[in-house]
Amino acid sequence: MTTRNLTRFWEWGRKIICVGRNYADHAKELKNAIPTEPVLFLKTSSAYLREGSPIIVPAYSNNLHHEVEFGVVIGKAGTAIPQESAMDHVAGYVLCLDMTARDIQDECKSKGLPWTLAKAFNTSCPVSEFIPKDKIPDPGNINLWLKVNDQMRQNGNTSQMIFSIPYLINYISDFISLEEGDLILTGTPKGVSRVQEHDEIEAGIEGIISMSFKVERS
Ligand SMILES: CC(=O)CC(=O)C(=O)O
Ligand SMILES: [Mg+2]
Repeated sequence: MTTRNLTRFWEWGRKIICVGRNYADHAKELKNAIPTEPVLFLKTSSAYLREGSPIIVPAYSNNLHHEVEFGVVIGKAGTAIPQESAMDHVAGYVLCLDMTARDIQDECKSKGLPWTLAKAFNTSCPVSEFIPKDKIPDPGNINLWLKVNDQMRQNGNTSQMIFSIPYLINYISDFISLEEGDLILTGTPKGVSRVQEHDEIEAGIEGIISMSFKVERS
């Protein structure tokens, strides 16, 4: 695999591993307990979406939420990766949206069911261009923001994450081996809210990248 191919990692069809409740202010806004270990769930590779195509509100949801997240792209496979060498397994980064059918997620939570239809539907993982690792020397201190129709809704810093990127790579790879082209979504800061048909979502990593997506109904 060449680095050039990895810049289109979304075409590889590898795992998308998501971390939930990794920002205390977001856990609080949804009235969730602050986790003592990472909360993990998965998206499928059919969830990927690139700029130029719209986010589709699933027909079964009336409450689609945006969650802006920092994504870590794995460049070197590993199992039980120590925290000390975790960053050697990172090829680069990407800005992501973890689109969430909040009404379905709430229903699943109350019934004790998995979140798959709330989190892993087609178009639920819009991503930016691939950002090579050297463009972000300190991924533990970057600003993420998100606007809907030009109104700021989310504005957070990765320094607010409960579990750091090396901690997450170590934790995840103890149970799920990481492969080149896998993506880790590291959780969202506070400010999640509903989007509807015709809305425009714009999101960015301050000073590095931005992206925008229209919302449509199926
Ligand atoms: C409650 C959630 O949807 C968890 C999540 O995805 C997060 O980023 O936090
Ligand atoms: Mg999320």
